[in-house]
Amino acid sequence: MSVIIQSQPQYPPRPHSVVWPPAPIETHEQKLRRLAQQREAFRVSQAIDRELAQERALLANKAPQFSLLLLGQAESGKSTTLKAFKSHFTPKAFASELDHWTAVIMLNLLRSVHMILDAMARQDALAFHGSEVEPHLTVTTYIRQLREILLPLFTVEDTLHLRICPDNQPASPTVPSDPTPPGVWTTHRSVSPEVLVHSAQYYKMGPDSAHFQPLTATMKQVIKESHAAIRKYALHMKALWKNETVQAILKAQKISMRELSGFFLDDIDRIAAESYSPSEDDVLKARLKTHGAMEHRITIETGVGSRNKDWLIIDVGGARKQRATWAPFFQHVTAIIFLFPLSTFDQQLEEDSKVNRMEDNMALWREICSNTLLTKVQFILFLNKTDILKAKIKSGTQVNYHITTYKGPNEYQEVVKYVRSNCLKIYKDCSPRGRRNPCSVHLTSAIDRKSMSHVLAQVREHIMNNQLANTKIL
Ligand SMILES: Nc1nc2c(ncn2[C@@H]2O[C@H](COP(=O)(O)OP(=O)(O)OP(=O)(O)O)[C@@H](O)[C@H]2O)c(=O)[nH]1
Ligand SMILES: [Mg+2]
Repeated sequence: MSVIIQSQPQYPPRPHSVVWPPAPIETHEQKLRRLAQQREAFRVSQAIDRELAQERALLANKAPQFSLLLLGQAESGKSTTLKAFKSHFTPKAFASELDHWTAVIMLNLLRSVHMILDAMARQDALAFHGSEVEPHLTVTTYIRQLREILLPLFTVEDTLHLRICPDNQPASPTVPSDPTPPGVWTTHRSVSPEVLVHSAQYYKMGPDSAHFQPLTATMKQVIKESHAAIRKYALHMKALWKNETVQAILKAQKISMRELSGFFLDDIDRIAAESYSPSEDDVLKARLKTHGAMEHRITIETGVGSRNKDWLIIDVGGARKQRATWAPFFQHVTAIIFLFPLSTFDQQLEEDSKVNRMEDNMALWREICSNTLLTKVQFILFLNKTDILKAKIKSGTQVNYHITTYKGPNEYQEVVKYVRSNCLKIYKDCSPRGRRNPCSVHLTSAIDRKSMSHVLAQVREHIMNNQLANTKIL
């Protein structure tokens, strides 16, 4: 009589179960062998099940008590907030990460140099194509010479770029695509692409994902060679950055280098020093665009007691195409920190130059506030980049020129009040029925470690207390 394996209750129907149908005509020996194989398969299957159950129990024990999702548009400061969180709550682990940022910081610096040279090329092209250029905005022979000297840095930029983000194209083509008119520089491209990191690159994945992968020998070598090049050209980079004509041309082209992400042009001497090692402030300023979602499990080193120490922080990419990766986390997080960069009122989205970044922030905030999956989640709003907003207002940029609905005076406090009240109104009007948690608002400058320590300590207290209160209500 044939044995139908599926009918035996001790064999659960799992995809990886080994199921042998009986041979059509079976001798007695074949039957004994088959039954022996089935017993062995069953034993192996049970052992695997036991192992899986143990792993699950282990993970359940390790499951973080709190999970925090960082949301906001690209360059709003999510990854910087994560770094500030690590700097405050896991200082030892964070200190061990600093050297991993050397390559990114060097690349950020080279990108800024490249942007300046691109701006000079555009200026030169203006004159070549017959536009009237004022004498103080004319590219000088000295700037041209500096550019010739600095050309090898493009190759260093490409090498670093490919090392940090191997999936990406080189930062600049080796051969210019257009024939260059005599007297006009080649523009390698209008703006060198941003440093982008895929979630699985650079960081470890898996349960212990809070820290960086160790640097490989090749990466160490690339860092060493790039640093040697930066040392070699430091004086020329500085001369370019400090040049009066360069400054005037940048101003005329409305490029404010200091307000751009990853600005290190004022730190060339320090970065070029032989003993350079990134400081915590350097790391907070470094720009590495996030791609995808990255879970960081963090065990808080500071404070007393062993409870409430395990946190899961999820950092996501904020560009429009990245936002589809957010939703899978909505049902499982304790709290959301939404980063709203206040300085964006005069900027357009990189993804869509027709959209004002402040308007995109508001629309995104409305969308997140009204999401029913987030009814029970705590909302924390960081009105970020306060330092840049202050600087812009001080330099005379008119907020109401860009945000026509703003009718107040061009003063920092008033602008903050306007954005804050709009955000809270949206939170109130768009919240799904059943939301009880109020939204807490903080004014932040995510690169300022001192003020961030204060804010993040408050945020941690707030999340824990709220969680406790919610548990009691339930
Ligand atoms: N001056 C200033 N710079 C900030 C502030 N917050 C963030 N930055 C800088 O802005 C840049 C972008 O910040 P990120 O944290 O990388 O932005 P993000 O939201 O993670 O961006 P994506 O990964 O593209 O979604 C970095 O160079 C930061 O150092 C701030 O409050 N003030
Ligand atoms: Mg990021």
